[in-house]
Amino acid sequence: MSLLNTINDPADLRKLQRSQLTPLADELRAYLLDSVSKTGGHLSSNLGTVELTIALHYVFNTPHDRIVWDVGHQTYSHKILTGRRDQMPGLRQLNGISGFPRRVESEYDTFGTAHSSTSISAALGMALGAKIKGEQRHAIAVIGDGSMTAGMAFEALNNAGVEDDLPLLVVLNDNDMSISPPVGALNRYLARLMSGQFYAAARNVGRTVLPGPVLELARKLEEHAKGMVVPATMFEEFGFNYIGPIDGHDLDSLIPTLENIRKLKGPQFLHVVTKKGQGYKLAEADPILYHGPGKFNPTEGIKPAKSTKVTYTEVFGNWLCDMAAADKRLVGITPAMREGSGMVRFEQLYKDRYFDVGIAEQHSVTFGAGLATEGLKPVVAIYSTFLQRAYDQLIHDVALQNLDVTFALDRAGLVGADGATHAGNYDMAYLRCIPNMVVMAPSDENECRKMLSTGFHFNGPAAIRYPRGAGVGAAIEPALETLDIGKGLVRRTGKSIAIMAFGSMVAPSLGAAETLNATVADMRFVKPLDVALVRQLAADHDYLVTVEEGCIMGGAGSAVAEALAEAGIVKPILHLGLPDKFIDHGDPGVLLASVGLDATGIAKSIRDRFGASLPRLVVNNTSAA
Ligand SMILES: Cc1ncc(C[n+]2csc(CCOP(=O)(O)OP(=O)(O)O)c2C)c(N)n1
Ligand SMILES: CC(=O)[C@@H](O)[C@H](O)COP(=O)(O)O
Ligand SMILES: [Mg+2]
Repeated sequence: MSLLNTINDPADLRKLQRSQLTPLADELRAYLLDSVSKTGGHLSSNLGTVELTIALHYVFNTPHDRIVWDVGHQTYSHKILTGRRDQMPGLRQLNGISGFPRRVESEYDTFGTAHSSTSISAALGMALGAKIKGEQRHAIAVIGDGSMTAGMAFEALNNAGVEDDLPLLVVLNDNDMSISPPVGALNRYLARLMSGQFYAAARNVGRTVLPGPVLELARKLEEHAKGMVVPATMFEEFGFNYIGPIDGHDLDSLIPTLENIRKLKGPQFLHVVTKKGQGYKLAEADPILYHGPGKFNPTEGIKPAKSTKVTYTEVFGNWLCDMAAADKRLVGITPAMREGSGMVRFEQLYKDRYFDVGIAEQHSVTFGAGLATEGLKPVVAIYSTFLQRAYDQLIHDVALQNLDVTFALDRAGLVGADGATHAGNYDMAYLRCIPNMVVMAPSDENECRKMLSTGFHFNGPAAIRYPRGAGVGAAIEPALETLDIGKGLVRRTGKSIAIMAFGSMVAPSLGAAETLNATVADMRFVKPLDVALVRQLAADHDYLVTVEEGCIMGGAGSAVAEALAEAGIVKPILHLGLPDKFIDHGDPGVLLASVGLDATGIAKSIRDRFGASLPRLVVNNTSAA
């Protein structure tokens, strides 16, 4: 009989006997593998947190007690146990449930996450909120070892550690992995804690918290350690009661430990050790490959994709290696996104010039600034959405000092399955208002390579923003050529309507222009804008259109409008781009079409705005004439 079928919410789970939980975990794990193999998703992390999820919902009275999942990419078991099992086939797909916790999705999703390292702050806020309201509840932050490296996690520990009577629990899920192997001193420290694990247990709360067999071992070690000075853990120095490490796959350790912790007062820190990919041999062997796969056959495992088109990420990765060979001053920086940013080969070839700084976006930018002051030429490879984290560093540390840092912004625009949290919709707006910045958006792979070289050779801060996935299939010239800064290019000459397109919107604009006989300019530079080209197009056309895969408000189209206003030019102008709302997960092509950013949608918007007043302008348009 299926145990999983009997669980509609955690109240059902709490009715099970302890002895039923291990078979439940096995069933849940098998279900996860089957389900994620059909939808794609964050497999490795989810396989690693099956027991922890069961134990937390079993011991704590959720949703009254609050669990905040850091990143939230490991919440599939949580979703399944909190009534969303039937919705798993729609995971990360249009109109389906999100791959991350969302408050609108369930009362058990106490806090929306996806960008890492927010959980301790949020849980602390919840715990203090409950205290202020006079409510008795626990707040629990579950955070991975990778996410623990971010400054924000430490800011929260620093704040929480002095709240002596607060029922706050931080669970550190230590699987010794970020997406790629973890980096830095914290990782070394956690490894040290692991090796001296029972000293910590003996020294601290062994008597009160640890269950029988673990306690027995702890006692023996305590005996052995008598007379030795055992240092407090870093987490104790922060004011937490440190417990662990314990085996995060062993329900017989997890459940009694959590039950004991529930009775304790003050900030608690439980260190659990898990394995990423647990229970699925292929993922255990290669947790990076199975971190966030697409659909695959679980029996055969993931097969190499047969793509003919190069991705922008690959264009960047190849350029980085080529430019590093040409210029010894190049150094590459990633905040924990080696694979996603295309830096695997660079690391292999240029180990000494490769820096994975961990999940530390703010630091990555200022670290780049520091390197630049010494005459090095840092390239910070960072997803558009994650650069949001480092906005002040970008302004205060890089741009204000006009330092020579190149930003390779991957995942610009809509990203698909990860949805609104990961969409890079704002970079054009938030970068173009910063003095000294050069901001570029390539329309194809070859232009991307040239822009990377242009940004690299520009003696100041420059950003190149390119989308997730494959380009348009353009041939890539191997040379490391640069472009003229601030110069756009007319790609098609038509009549009356001029479309000024940015980056990924050039291709669909060219498609739209065919039906409208419009002129299309590949503007190339969001900043400095090709003002001369804007003026020329305004002089030669009756109607102006701007198109960008970024927020309309304050974006590249706004730059065009400002340039026109500056020149005193008044012309009908239509701004197309991403609307003032968050766009959920789904197939990127479908999402773009849903906001009118495919060729058909662009043409339709132009007809809707200008076609009725001047139908003679619209050729090949059967509907509007
Ligand atoms: C601010 C931020 N930077 C980068 C990422 C991308 N990212 C998602 S999961 C992950 C690794 C997290 O490691 P850990 O917290 O240990 O969880 P695990 O994947 O090991 O379960 C990274 C770098 C992110 N989600 N948020
Ligand atoms: C959870 C997270 O932030 C990453 O794992 C992200 O999902 C990766 O996205 P890409 O697949 O675009 O690299
Ligand atoms: Mg981890």
